[in-house]
Amino acid sequence: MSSPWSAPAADGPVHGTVAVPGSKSVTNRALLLAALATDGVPRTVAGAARSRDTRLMVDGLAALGAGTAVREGRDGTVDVDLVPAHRLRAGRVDCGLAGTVMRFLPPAAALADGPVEFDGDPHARTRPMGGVLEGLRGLGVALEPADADRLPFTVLGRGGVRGGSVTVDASASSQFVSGLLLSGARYDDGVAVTSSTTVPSLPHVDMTVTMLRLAGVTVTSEDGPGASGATGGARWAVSPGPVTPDARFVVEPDLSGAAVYLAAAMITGGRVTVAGWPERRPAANPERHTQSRHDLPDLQPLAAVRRALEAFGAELTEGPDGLTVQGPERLRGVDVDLGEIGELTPTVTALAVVAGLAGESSRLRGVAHIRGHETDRLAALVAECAAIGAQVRETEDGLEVHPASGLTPTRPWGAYADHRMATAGALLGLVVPGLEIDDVGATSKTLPDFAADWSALVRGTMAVR
Ligand SMILES: O=C(O)C1=C[C@@H](OP(=O)(O)O)[C@@H](O)[C@H](O)C1
Ligand SMILES: C=C(OP(=O)(O)O)C(=O)O
Repeated sequence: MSSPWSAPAADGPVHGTVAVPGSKSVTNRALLLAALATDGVPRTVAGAARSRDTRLMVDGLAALGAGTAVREGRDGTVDVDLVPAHRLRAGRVDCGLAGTVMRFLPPAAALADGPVEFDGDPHARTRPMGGVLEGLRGLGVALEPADADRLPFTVLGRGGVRGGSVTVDASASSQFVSGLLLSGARYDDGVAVTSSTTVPSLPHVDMTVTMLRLAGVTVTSEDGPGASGATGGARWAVSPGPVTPDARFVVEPDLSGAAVYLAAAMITGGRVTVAGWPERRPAANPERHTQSRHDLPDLQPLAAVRRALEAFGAELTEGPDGLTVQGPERLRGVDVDLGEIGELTPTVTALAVVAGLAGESSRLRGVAHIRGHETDRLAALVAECAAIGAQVRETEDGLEVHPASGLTPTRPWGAYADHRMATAGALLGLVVPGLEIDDVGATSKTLPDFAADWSALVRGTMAVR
């Protein structure tokens, strides 16, 4: 843990342009698909975040037999060169605290020639894994212990997977579905996954489907009986066949990281632009794929993020300079369902707490599952907000934020090893002078340069790299 970090307070509206590293979700899917490519041709994933979650995925893929080399890229990002693993090998994977590693690599490890051991950080051992492990057992994969439902466990690879149809409870994480789909084209019969329950973060499953299609894989999806497949019964099927992602895949900036910088403008009535949006979206070669990139939906859930931020009164625009937000004079209270974008809850809570200073109440719904994120985020947000005098109450599926007359730090804001708790503390530090974050180093999970970039933006000395 790093020593406490003094979050800079804003002495006026925050204005500036920032460069945000590549999306960890897009990066880690692109890395895995490159490693699973069936033609043996090397690939490059460019613009990846130089972050802990990227590193853990690269190291995990190397442990499974992929060739990997990491080079400095543009704007503080890295470019990763990968040589696909034709045969995956036995080994050991450290998942750290990365959901994408602990949920995406066991289905790949099932293809290995021998046992692959998985473990991670102490808190990773409490994160839900049931859906993905249940799914693997249903596809004929043996695990040790046989009834494993948490880290640590071993996947007993046998050089191939039969595959087929499984029904999983993915109420705790959309990553259970994504993980099973991502390796499915390499299973003998492919894979079909039906969800028995509501799946949170559905745009992340859409991201999986889109990226598989960009890699030449045939995927079908059917909504469940409820609206937009959000209730149980949704089904995704991946056909067995070649995996052939483009030779060079360029990762777009991380939208959830970007949202923190946009929120700085919203809290202070300023204006912030996230550069490189959307120009750095992946360019597919339309001749190789049945659909061109431009016929496919956004990889990241911009529409849902836009709705959440605009509910506070902000104005978002996309232009040649990037993604820009103009903060309102005063934040409105909101009543928002964050089920599609649960990872934004700490950021949205910070915004709601600031709206509370202007007498506004807010309700954040649809995020019961974030109790299983890097930490129990609902409990952590309630505890840390209480310590500065904010009125935040936990509900069954989210938070209520009530008006508060003033905020004062009584102790350092706790990050709980969670990047998004740390950035939520930095946001509140804009209006709570003297607020310290106990472990700003937690931001290295996705935003390795956060402390320096944030200070430069708030102090008005930010230069786009
Ligand atoms: O697939 C992914 O890349 C992610 C899916 C979501 O997970 P949950 O469905 O567990 O919320 C999201 O919150 C996480 O940050 C990244
Ligand atoms: C939930 C998150 O991450 P993970 O991929 O580890 O689940 C997150 O980044 O907010």
